Amino acid sequence: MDAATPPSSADANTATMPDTAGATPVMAQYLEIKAANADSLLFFRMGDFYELFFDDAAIAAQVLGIALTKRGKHQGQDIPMAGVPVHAADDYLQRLIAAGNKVAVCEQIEDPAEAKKRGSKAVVKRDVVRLVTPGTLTEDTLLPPRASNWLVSLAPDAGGQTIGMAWLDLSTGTFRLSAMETDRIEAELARLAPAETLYPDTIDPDGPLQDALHRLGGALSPQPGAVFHGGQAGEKVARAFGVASADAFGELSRCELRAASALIGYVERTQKQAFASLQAPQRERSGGTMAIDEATRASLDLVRSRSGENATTLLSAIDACVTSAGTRRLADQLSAPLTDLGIISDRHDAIAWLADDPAIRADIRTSLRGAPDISRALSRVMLGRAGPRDLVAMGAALDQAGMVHDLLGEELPSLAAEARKALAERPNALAGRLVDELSDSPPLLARDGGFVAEGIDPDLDAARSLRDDARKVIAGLQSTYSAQTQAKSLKIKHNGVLGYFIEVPTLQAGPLQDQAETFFHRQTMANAMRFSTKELAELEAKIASAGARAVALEVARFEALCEAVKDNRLAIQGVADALSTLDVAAGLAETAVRENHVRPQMRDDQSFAIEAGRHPVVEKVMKQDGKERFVANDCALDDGAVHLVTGPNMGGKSTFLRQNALIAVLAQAGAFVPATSATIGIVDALFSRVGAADDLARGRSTFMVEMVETAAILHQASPRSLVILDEIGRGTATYDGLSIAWACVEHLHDQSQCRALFATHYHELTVLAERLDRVDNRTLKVKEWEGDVIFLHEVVPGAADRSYGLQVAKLAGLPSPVIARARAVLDHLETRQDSGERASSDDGLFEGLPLFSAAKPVAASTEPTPEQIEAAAHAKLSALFEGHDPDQMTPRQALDFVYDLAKQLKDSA
Ligand SMILES: Nc1ncnc2c1ncn2[C@@H]1O[C@H](COP(=O)(O)OP(=O)(O)OP(=O)(O)O)[C@@H](O)[C@H]1O
Repeated sequence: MDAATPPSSADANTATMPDTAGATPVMAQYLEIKAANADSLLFFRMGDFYELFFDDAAIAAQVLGIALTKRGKHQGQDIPMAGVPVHAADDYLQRLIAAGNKVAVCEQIEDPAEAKKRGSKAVVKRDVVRLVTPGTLTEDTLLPPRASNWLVSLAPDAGGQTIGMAWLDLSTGTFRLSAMETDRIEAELARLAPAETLYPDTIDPDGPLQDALHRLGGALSPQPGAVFHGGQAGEKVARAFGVASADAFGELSRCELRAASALIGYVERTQKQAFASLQAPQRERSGGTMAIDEATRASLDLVRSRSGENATTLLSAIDACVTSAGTRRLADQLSAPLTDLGIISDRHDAIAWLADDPAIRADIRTSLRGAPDISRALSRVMLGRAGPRDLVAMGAALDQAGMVHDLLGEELPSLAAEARKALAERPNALAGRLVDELSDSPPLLARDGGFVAEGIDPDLDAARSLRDDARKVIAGLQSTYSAQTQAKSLKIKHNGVLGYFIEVPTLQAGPLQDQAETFFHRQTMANAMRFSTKELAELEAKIASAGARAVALEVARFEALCEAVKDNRLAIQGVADALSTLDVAAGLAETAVRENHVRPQMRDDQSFAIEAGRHPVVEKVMKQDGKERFVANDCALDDGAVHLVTGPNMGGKSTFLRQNALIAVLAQAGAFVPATSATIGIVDALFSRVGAADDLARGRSTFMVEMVETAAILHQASPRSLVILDEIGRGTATYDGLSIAWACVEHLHDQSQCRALFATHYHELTVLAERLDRVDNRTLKVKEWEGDVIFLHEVVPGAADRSYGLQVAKLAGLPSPVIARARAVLDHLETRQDSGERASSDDGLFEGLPLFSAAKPVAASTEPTPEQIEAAAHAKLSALFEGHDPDQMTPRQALDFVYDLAKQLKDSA
């Protein structure tokens, strides 16, 4: 590979491996292991380094910015090599994974001394101990602390109608399952933003699934189709979770089982051990969450923002959690607002309780602050990847859990009562052992020793004092030998090669050389000589064996503690869940009090009545910037009302639209909402199209994207949905856009019958309010003052008569001659429109202006009345839709139809 080509594991995937003929024994071993892990970069352990060779070296050098060197030759060619030190490997791993690579970590699995026994040329045994992939990370250093890291597995059924989906966060053990119609998969993937997705390599490369996968990002790991076969899937899932039958988890469909079984197999393969999930799979009911498609998510910036700026997401505006696990749970809740009134109301009850009781809220938050992330520590224990710090953290967290438990009284809302129960069941004996047996500042790795507290194990204490006494004796020997030889600068030192040795400057070495029966020579340096003695060697052996014994005893104790943790995993996971539940509830209560959020009244109908609603993100940003106050606005969309929102540019239309969508999301995610009162009938699906961008990668213009998204909304919205549409049709010629917007409003009103907000600059649309009984007009108030416009940001009944575009352009800093000229053109156009006068070629000032010329044909006849526009639009649309029944179309046909529509529009423009 050319080192200049962009690095990725896909390149490694396709790299042709050199054959092993003529390779050195180590290189032959490397090539064999690499061939078995062709799709991963191979971290090949050599002493204190992981080395990468051939193409892998070039990729690593480019991604990590490390030196690309050479090491020997293979078949007459230099072997490219790059290396990373073992102690800093995590950092390098993280960067390689973030660049979309997988890494196979290959360790020396025997002591080099053992290998030597087989002959001087014998190669140390090595094997891959773990495959590190984006979806299977467990190290805190490699993971974002405040976001889940999903590994998703997709199993489409044979007919392509349904997809089974299983998803796992290996770092916490959360495992979920669902089956859904294929056209919902995109929304689900957008919700999870998977770190890695597994799917059969047999799926149609030009099909919609492949398309969605490529667009949504995250690592893609196609697997052989056989991995998803259903034959043994049920048994595999049952075995992995230690139950007799997978039915224990509910009636799972075949494709759910296939997805789960492929996911379990992948974890086993990458982790090189049997699957060990912490939590039984939870089945998510299809329709149990508010459907939010990818475009809606992108426009609302729920937990990720389009700009990548996390400060402007809904999550960051309301998150007051004090633990990372709490923030992760809150992010998951906001990503998947619920549709079940009971669960939503349980969440609201918990917030109400904590909002009303500042003392308990403060106490819980203080107790939780800084609580270690036990879910992730527990997961590392389960995967055999924990260190002493994980156990110490777990001990501390279980201790804190006790404190939190004691804060909770008897009279509790149901979520808090469940949390209290889980905390009461914390493994107290284990917590005591972890706190008592381990020291406070342990090393990262168990093999480094020094983490078991004193007084716990007499054998360990004895081994340690033997080791330490011998060290003291050695320290004493230095003065004895110095006196004995008159060598004032004599020192006893230690290094990895010689062990303990005596060092004297060459000029003082004479007496030691004279006493050769005591001081035997070991090494001559430039200015010094090194010696040893029998006594020193004996003490060293004593230290080594006592030290090794001490470490062995510590490691055994560590392993015993890990086993005890595993035995208590369900109780510990219960504690972790309880703590994060309380953190979320207390955090949301804190936000509710601080930011004046109220409990929404949830209904099983089509209500939507918000009084004095606010946009949580815009409000927060305005507060931070010390700007004027956010103006609260009502919104009443009960029973499928459609509000047409007109008003000036910059008036606050988009903000008003979005804030109502966000209020619905917050309410159903189980949070309080920024308003003085809110009554909301459960929203089954939220559609928002606010601001579009081109999708050049898919060859779609802004207008095309807008039409595709609008088509999806018109097809899918039900009477229980909430639809937010901003300036539909603006991206094309005025009359085409107006006609489309007009027909869309009619469709929403007549067919979808959903609650909808529709912002537009086509003021002509507002006459629809007279014809359609559930359509109403709202406008954003402005004041004009000395030719300038002042935005009041107040939503009031009525329609705007103009857009104040020139005033906004002036505010934006368009050069004054341009503004002056635009004003002249506008006045001229308006005068002509008002008087019904036809533009003439002798109109010197405006002749030749494309804008004006384009307006001529329209101005040629008298301005059409709204009724005429409506009739024309209706006729045009009827002709276009003839023979196309939206209810009978597949999504593909609908898409083709929209393309066709766009082409016709373009051709006729
Ligand atoms: N309710 C409000 N209270 C205070 N300021 C607001 C309010 N709504 C909007 N704003 C401010 O006005 C700015 C413009 O708002 P917004 O983008 O919603 O206007 P718009 O009517 O959609 O404009 P355009 O038609 O040009 O797209 C916001 O960035 C915000 O700073």
